[in-house]
Amino acid sequence: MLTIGGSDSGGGAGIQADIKTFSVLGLHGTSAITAITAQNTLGVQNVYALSPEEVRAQLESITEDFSIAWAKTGMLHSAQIVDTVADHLQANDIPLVLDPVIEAEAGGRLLRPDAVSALKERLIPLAGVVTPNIFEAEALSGIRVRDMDSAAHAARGIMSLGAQAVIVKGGHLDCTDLLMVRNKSTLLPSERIPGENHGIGCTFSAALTSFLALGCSIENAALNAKEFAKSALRGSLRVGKGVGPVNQSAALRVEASRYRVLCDLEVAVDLLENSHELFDLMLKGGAGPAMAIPGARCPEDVAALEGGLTKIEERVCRFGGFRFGGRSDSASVILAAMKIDPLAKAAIDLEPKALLSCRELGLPIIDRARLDELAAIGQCHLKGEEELSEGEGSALLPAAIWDEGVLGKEPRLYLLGASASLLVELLASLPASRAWGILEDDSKI
Ligand SMILES: Cc1ncc(COP(=O)(O)O)c(N)n1
Repeated sequence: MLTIGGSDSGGGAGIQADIKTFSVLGLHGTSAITAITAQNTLGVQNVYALSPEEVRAQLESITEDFSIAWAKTGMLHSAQIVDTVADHLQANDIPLVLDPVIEAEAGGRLLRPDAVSALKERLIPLAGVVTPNIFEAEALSGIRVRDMDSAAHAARGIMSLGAQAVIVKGGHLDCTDLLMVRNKSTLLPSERIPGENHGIGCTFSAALTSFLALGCSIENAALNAKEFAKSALRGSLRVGKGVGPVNQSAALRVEASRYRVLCDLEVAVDLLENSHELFDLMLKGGAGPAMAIPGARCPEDVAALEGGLTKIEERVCRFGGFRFGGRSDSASVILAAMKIDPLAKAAIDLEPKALLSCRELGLPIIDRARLDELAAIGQCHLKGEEELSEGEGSALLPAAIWDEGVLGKEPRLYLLGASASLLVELLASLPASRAWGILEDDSKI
């Protein structure tokens, strides 16, 4: 992979964002720097352009040694650099994603006004895909972009300059992107993701370039790049005093946390299967422990046993393997609890008799319906992943959720915990005398 663009001293955008993206997606990134920006999360303080010769020398060193699958351009600074880059890409027949960077999100001009026409005349005709935001689409097409109709109009204008495809990014509208290939336009809608967004445009175009290099169609590359950019936005880090940079490695961290969840569940179920003391507390035909990744938002982020736990003779036995995305009740309890307290990532369903022991331990017991009410008004996940898994104490844990059941679903108690294995430890600490006893007086509930 090759990125041709500016260096961002703050490490959020430009070639720094591009190389991090290539690397997370398993590709080797090379770079030809066009300008050095003195930049941070507050804005661009200064720009020091390299000469066209210095840019050409980097490009020649790269193509002499590496076979470049795809290139992308970002900040090109001047008409002379645009010409140098166009000459080199054309001579070496390198497919191109052109991110027509004109201004930094936090303010600061990155392309000289006279270089816009060089971009249109020299580089757009070489581009496989051009990825303007609405302001860049306006500058390239001369069409005001305020909605999807005008975005399509502008995209057609950019296509008429010779680009094979255009993606007008709708982050400054309702987050719907417009993809135009030949004469066909496709809308790629998205929810708005809260997060700091310095470097999102660079990250999107670098991911798009990567997915094209990996062999995706333009439609799939665009969809995958959008998901990648969204996860980088969700995982953005609060560093610096201004607009924090997006976090390209967030996608990897999410995948790694899925593995950690499976390992923790394995430990927990193993303990349950081998513990005769806990047998009485386990619900007959219950779901067993379930656990979510940090920042979980949907059932696909929660893992549990496919067939739950069953009692056979004097033993608890698992049924099936662990799976993310089961729609167990435990998963919905966890997702609701995490809206109140992001640390409440695990739950296990127990026999109603566990209620007395929980009371004796002094655990707060929340009614299931109340949990859902609290979740509806609860705190949202606005923090980065790092803060979710570490940091301040828990707002909810340890706690139990009482579910009185409905016809066909027996009453049960959910114990909530930070992890499945910690839950089993908590279970083992419940006062045994009460836990083992039969709950005689229902009115105590
Ligand atoms: C060197 C360089 N290249 C590109 C951008 C655009 O990124 P953003 O729009 O997120 O500021 C930037 N700020 N700096």
